[in-house]
Amino acid sequence: MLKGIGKSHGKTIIMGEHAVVYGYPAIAIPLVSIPVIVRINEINDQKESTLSSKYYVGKIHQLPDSLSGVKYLINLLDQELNVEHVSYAISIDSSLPIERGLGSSAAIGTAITRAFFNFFNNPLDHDTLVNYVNKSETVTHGKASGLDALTVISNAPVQFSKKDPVDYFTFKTDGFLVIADSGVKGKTKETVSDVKKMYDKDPNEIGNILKQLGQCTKKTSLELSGNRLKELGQTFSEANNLLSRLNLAIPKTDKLIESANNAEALGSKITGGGRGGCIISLARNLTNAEMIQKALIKSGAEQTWLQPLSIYAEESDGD
Ligand SMILES: C[C@@](O)(CCO)CC(=O)[O-]
Repeated sequence: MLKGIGKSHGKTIIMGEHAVVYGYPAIAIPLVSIPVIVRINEINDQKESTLSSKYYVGKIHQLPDSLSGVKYLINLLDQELNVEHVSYAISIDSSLPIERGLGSSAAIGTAITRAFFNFFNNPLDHDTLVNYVNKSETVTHGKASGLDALTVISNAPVQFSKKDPVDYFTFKTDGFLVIADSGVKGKTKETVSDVKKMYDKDPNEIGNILKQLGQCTKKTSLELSGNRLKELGQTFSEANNLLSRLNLAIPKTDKLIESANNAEALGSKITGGGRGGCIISLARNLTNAEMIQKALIKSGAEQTWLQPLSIYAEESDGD
């Protein structure tokens, strides 16, 4: 009986979301502490292939529209790899909340692709993997920049722009990120499309905001390399103001940001698609991070995570 396994993890965009869609740079870090594991087991070939996950249990051909990217990806991988038409049961084990800007769809796509190649005993190179994940991301989110796919595949922070080669870079800082889930689903497809509408209506004003977000990424890169956390916190706040001007804030994320900043965060911002989803706060050290975490929970965060900024020291692109 064939068996396959594939793993991945979440991501958080530190700087440059939305601007990255317009060619500006963005920086994202992998959330290796929030894993996604996909297992595939061969089943009796008289039976239809199935999928079980937190959000759906049943036949693959009946997967709901909310999982259209997953359905598309499984069908594509099946067509290309399953020459002997074996039946299988796929199980998805993920601690990542969906539609919260933490890369859940890209992480699930990555783990599924890896599990299929493992199941059929085929080698999988990095570019092929990225290609599959981006195809399923396009079905889920519309035209994506590709940043999410690259970060959930990587073990190192990623600096990405459509124009330049991907930069997997490392830095040494004492800082921590506190990530808080607002509990409100963010719809990346919708927010990306709304920003586009705003841009088409007023290319000067919106183009200028996107440009400033790109400049925030450049500053972030230097501040991370120089361990200049106080300045980095200010850049977080500056980016949050710019993202709010793109209509990506909601009262709940504003409330979380305010309570984190009152608990001595160096700065806080929306992360990912926005209008719901998660916020990130920059903390000086672990003690400060724990203080911020408590304040966020008190203000109604559905879930929180702590992440040292420099955990991925020497590793690079891990496929
Ligand atoms: C909003 C966005 O910049 C990040 C979504 O996680 C969209 C993208 O990069 O495709």
